[in-house]
Amino acid sequence: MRISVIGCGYLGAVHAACMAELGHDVVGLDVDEAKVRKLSQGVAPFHEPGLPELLARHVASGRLRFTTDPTQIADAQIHFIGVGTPQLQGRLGADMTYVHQAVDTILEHAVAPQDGRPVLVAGKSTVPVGTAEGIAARLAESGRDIILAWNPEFLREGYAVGDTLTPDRIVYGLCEDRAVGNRAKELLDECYATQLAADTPLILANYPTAELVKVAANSFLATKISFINAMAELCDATGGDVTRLAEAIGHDDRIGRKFLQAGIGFGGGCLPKDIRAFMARAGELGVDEALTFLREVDTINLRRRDHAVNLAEEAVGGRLVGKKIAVLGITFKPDTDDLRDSPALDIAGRLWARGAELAIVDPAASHTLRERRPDLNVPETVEEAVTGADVVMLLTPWREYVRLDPSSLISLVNSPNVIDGRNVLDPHEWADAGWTYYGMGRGVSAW
Ligand SMILES: NC(=O)C1=CN([C@@H]2O[C@H](COP(=O)(O)OP(=O)(O)OC[C@H]3O[C@@H](n4cnc5c(N)ncnc54)[C@H](O)[C@@H]3O)[C@@H](O)[C@H]2O)C=CC1
Ligand SMILES: O=C(O)[C@H]1O[C@H](OP(=O)(O)OP(=O)(O)OC[C@H]2O[C@@H](n3ccc(=O)[nH]c3=O)[C@H](O)[C@@H]2O)[C@H](O)[C@@H](O)[C@@H]1O
Repeated sequence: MRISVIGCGYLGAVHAACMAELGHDVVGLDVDEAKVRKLSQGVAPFHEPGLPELLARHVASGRLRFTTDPTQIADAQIHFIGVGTPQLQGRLGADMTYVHQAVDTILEHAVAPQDGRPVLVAGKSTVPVGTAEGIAARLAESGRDIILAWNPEFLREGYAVGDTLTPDRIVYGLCEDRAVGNRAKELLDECYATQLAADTPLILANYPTAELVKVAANSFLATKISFINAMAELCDATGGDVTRLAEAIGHDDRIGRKFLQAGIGFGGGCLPKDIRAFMARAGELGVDEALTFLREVDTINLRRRDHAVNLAEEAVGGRLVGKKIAVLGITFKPDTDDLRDSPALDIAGRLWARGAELAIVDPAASHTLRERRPDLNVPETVEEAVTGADVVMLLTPWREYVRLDPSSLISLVNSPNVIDGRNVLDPHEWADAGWTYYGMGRGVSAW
């Protein structure tokens, strides 16, 4: 099939490359010239495992193209919308400007195929419920045979290629008019034929349900993380160990082991802004009370960042002015270079604002950080970062940091204090090597 993907960021570039991998002819459109230049050379503009290989293969074969020229999308049978929906400045809601611009672009450039089938617009961006209805109305007003489906995306950064090629479910949000909905379904079925042949669960729903599925899933994940972080607060107050608690409750299948990692909380370009946009939309719909719990989820989450800063002060016995802190990991999670709403970056910023001298290392984001903040000390190695440190803070659980040897690092630091912001180090191993270990809801206990 001929496919266009509008918006080639973390979602769109991966979607475009994976659609080419499935055998489709794909053109990716973006307004960012630098990004398109890289993608056109078959080079990934951000860190995502598996993406460079797909880009190189399919750009070389000619099945995958990237452009800033909207006329190039004209003959696509499906136009996927993958542009950003960031949080509005100073408000909870989502900025929908880019989605509406993408629809304008499609209306201006899409050309109906000769085979009697419609042009399909498939929304993938995460949007406030009600958006699809509005876009469908705009498409209908155009008087052309352009129809809409909402096809939310559930990929995780760091696993984006696998999540796209073998998703755990596919959701089609379809028009209530069954004839229109069936025409959209037929095109999407052809697009996802490989996944459907592999028995990937397919959920058919109307537009609002499909939009809600996406924000409900992210809200549930955020709630799970804040729940375990609330338990971490209780553990801190009582001498409990939240990692044991999570393990024990997680054995109950109804609860499950995943997403119960307590620490400095969730960040990234999606969970925080999605729960806030969901609350804002509920307010507009007059049902804000249904989501007041998400306010608490957000508050608990942000409190983790305060807690990490307080722990650093506790470790140095007072003020942070002039204290050297080694920050290991600055991205919002491992296996990505994404710094959007990164808890680690936020915590580092607060430590810096309190006068600490920082040395920050990250396997994927050092380069970006040096570009953005040339005043910061961003050494190449962990050894350089921890040399002379009063506190070592592990804020992003990159594999290489989880495996660090406490015995060999201790000789480099000024004071052996380690704050394990993700509860991934072995407290006994670090304590035995001579460190004072600070976990998140995890005192060093005999058990
Ligand atoms: N990043 C992720 O893991 C996932 C993101 N999503 C959702 O997907 C959407 C995109 O997210 P990301 O890819 O992370 O954002 P991003 O910021 O990395 O990418 C958005 C891209 O859209 C481009 N763009 C903006 N306006 C445009 C226009 N008028 N025409 C063409 N391109 C335009 C930007 O230049 C940028 O490259 C958001 O709604 C997000 O919530 C959903 C699931 C996963
Ligand atoms: O809508 C989106 O963009 C995506 O948002 C999340 O994916 P992602 O943001 O890539 O990252 P997650 O793996 O969900 O992690 C989010 C944050 O929660 C934190 N986290 C995760 C799990 C956990 O147990 N504890 C915890 O603090 C991570 O460190 C990270 O900061 C969802 O997991 C995806 O399904 C969704 O498609």
